Amino acid sequence: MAQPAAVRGEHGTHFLVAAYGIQGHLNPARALARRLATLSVPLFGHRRMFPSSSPDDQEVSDGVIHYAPFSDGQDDGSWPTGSGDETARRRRASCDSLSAVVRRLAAAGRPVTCVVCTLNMPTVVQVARAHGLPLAVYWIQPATVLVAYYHYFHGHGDGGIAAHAADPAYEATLPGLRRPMRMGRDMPSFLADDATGTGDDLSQMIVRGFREMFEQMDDEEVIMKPCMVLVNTSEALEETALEAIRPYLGDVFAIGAPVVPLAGAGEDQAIHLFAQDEEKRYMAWLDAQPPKSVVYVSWGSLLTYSERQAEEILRGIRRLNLPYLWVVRREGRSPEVDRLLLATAAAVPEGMVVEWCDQVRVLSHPSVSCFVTHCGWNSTLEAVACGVPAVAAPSWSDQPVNAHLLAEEWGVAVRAEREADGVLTGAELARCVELAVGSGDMATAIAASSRAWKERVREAVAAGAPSERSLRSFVKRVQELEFLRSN
Ligand SMILES: O=c1ccn([C@@H]2O[C@H](COP(=O)(O)OP(=O)(O)O[C@H]3O[C@H](CO)[C@@H](O)[C@H](O)[C@H]3O)[C@@H](O)[C@H]2O)c(=O)[nH]1
Repeated sequence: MAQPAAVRGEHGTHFLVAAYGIQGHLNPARALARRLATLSVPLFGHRRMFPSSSPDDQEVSDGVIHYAPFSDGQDDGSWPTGSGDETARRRRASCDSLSAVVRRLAAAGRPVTCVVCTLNMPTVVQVARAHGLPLAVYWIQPATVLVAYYHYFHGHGDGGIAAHAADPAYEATLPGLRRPMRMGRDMPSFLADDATGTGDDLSQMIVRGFREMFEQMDDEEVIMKPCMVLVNTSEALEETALEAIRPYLGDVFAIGAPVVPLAGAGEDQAIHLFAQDEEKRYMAWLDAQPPKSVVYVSWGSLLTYSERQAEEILRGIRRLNLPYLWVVRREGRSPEVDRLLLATAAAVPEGMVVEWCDQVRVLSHPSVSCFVTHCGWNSTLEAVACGVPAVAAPSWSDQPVNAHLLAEEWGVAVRAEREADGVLTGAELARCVELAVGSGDMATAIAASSRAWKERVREAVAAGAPSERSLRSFVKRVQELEFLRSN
């Protein structure tokens, strides 16, 4: 399959893509930067990507992407949930450091002409403004989530969904949602957290970040109009939501499909922030399993497993009696979970636990039958692009929406219900895997939908397909803005 070519700016257009340094943000940002230009992530992420560039924190180039790190004032990577003074200090440090990157690139003969930033990076917005540069927000979650946040903060409809966000049974109907979505089950978890004031520090910090981002997007003094929004989705996947948000936001470019990394596409798309288990070991193990037999379990780069949750997953796996590959990161793993896994290696030997793997390669392997996922948006896109039926077990943030898309919109997953304390029980896990890939009618329907969506997503990544055209339109739009500014 022909791969989309790079669409870097011509005539001196140079994009600086700034992203938060965690895996779920880095993957889509890096895939975009491959096609555009320089990637700037906070130092803690840069150091994990390029340990050998420390301690000097040098800029790095891999021949395709130029990596120019900046300090966001929190170089240990801890979440910035501190006090007002602390936030102000971090912001100043972050603005100064990123401004220095912009000046350095100019001095090196590569002046930045447009800044792109992922979610909740208000200081990047300020830097773009200070340098008189146009800015595009790179929305790395689905368009449906963009619709939900936009109308939450702008008060759509009867009293606004904000008025109902505290009611888990409320069915939200918004422009672009093809069917009502239940507030407690299908909408971003931060809306209810915000409305009820029950969110923890991290959740509150993230909601504040979203609110500020939408305020910045509304404010001509902060972001030059038109405000451009790139969405990591494709028209094929979310046409209705994209259509419905355009009247509110203006220039919305659905560029997602080309940035879904596809194994075997001949491009090294992934940089892993976690030490991978020896790839040969788990790939050889997968090679030895029967076709479409392995249950792959992964909850992304942020969630950790409590001891009870780990026990329940093992209980479910035992009940299924299928080979399994389970990612349990070393970071954040408690000694109790460690002990449990050691004991399991003996008790349930037909599986493998890894600390981290190349997920796209795993999902592309013919022995994998089912993906038990937390529904991070990258994992969601990867499941669909690889045609692997899923068990959708969302936890927080955008994940309930992504689960709704997987199960109800695209019909490629079974939605798992967690208990009130957030635990996915073994019985529920096993029930859902059986429904998703067993011998019943539902599994047959899910298999057919998975094949069909895989085809659609692959068509969307082909050279000249709508997503690539959309990325080219974005570049053209930036060039028009440059032309207008310079004349
Ligand atoms: O062993 C592993 C496990 C994961 N991954 C990759 O890590 C990424 C994980 O991203 P995602 O699935 O989006 O999950 P999170 O890391 O949890 O991402 C955060 O960021 C996403 C983008 O904003 C949100 O959709 C999620 O809810 C949020 O938790 C994916 O590309 C996976 O392929 C691996 O390569 N190997």
